[in-house]
Amino acid sequence: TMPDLIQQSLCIFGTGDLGRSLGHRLFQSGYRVVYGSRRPDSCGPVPQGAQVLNHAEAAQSSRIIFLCINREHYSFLQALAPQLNGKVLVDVSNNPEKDMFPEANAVYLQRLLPEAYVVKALNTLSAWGLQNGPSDANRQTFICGDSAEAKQAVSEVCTRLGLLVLDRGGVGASRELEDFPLQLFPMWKLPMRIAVGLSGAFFFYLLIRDVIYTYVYEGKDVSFRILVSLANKVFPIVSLIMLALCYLPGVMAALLQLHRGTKYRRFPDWLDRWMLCRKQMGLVALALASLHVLYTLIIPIRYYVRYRIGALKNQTTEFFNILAWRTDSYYSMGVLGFALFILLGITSLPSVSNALSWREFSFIQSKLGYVTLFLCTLHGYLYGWDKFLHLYSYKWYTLPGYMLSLVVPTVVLGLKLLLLLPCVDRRLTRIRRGWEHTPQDPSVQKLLI
Ligand SMILES: NC(=O)C1=CN([C@@H]2O[C@H](COP(=O)(O)OP(=O)(O)OC[C@H]3O[C@@H](n4cnc5c(N)ncnc54)[C@H](OP(=O)(O)O)[C@@H]3O)[C@@H](O)[C@H]2O)C=CC1
Ligand SMILES: [Cu+2]
Repeated sequence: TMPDLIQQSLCIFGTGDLGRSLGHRLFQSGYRVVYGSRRPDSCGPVPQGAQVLNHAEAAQSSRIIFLCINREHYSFLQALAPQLNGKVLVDVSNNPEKDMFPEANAVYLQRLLPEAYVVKALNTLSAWGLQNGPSDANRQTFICGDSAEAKQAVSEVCTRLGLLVLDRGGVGASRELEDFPLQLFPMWKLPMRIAVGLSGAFFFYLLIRDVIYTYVYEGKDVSFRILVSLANKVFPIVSLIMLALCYLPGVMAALLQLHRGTKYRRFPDWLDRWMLCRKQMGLVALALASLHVLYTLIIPIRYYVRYRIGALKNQTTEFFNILAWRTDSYYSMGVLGFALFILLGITSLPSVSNALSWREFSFIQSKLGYVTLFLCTLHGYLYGWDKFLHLYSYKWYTLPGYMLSLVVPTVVLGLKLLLLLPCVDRRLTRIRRGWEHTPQDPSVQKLLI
């Protein structure tokens, strides 16, 4: 029943942005809020019904005290030690930059007040989010601290606020928690860098081959091709390479396990990091593939293309059956590949993947993923058809872009085929179920003991 809850009061130090929003939410959740402030009589507006006292008095009102104060000012708390000993101090602070201070804020606070129970929580929320009700990113909070009982008390309050509490362990984890809000799309960094790097490299490569070469040898200015023709080469090339890069780490991990003969050993860090951003890598590749589709759809309305069609109007040309087959086959592979690619993208969205069982998810992401890669690679090969036989393909002895884009996907598909060989597959299954390992390996023995 409610009465005991209404009686429970919580204390907040600091009447700034976060202090006010937090107090507002606590009040809405049925708590009595008492603020501790340097200037209890002249502080800014606080939620109605809240009391504002000086720090020492306010501290008496509650066992839990939320410190909505910047870390730089924590030192004044030392003088309040007699009032704060034995209290649960909730550190919500963040720093504007990484590694500004030698120790984490919560660790520093615990050092200032060794007799208090420091709990790190709520720092990944924003004052704005607290005030405006929960959105997805504001629905969970990480929490850490050395006292299980203090953490429990803070967790109860957080749960009442409608937050999902994720325990991260002792106060030593606070550095990690304080770094969270400073991250900007951490998982997207590597894929975006790869996309930008590859796009830039292929753009200049194709600029030299298509535009500069034509200018040097034929004296013709075809620089207008940069905007559509060149873009419609760069995007599919980078997209196909990145799609293959989604599946390369998985294949490499399997090969590594086969080579080591055990799964009880960590992968190198770079492989771990690569595996963790596969989803983002795939979504960037999907975005580029979509651009390729759009650029292809506008081809018929381009002035240059209409001009060429008009110029050919009065010539009667022969119908080549083989050419019809060639174009239709690579278009159809492209359409099917793109459709599956979209399916992969949709099932990687959290709301969709949460509705799938692990088995369904891995079926789509792995089996259908390889089919997608296969279709898109085939699309590339069919686009080339027999062009590799013609000398004009190799301007200045350089390969056309699409040929370069086929290297990584071909390697990945080849290695995957190798892994599908029954004998290899059987051995990998045994290793992954933990039935097989090399006992003389010291790191395995350590794990088994
Ligand atoms: N704003 C946000 O969205 C979030 C903030 N945080 C963290 O919460 C803490 C507070 O942030 P925020 O509310 O935005 O900051 P504000 O600057 O708005 O408020 C800080 C409050 O601290 C008190 N204060 C200021 N100087 C001193 C001092 N020398 N000695 C004692 N108390 C002082 C003041 O309260 P008074 O005048 O009543 O004494 C002041 O209102 C920070 O550590 C921040 O990292 C964490 C997550 C989100
Ligand atoms: Cu294509």
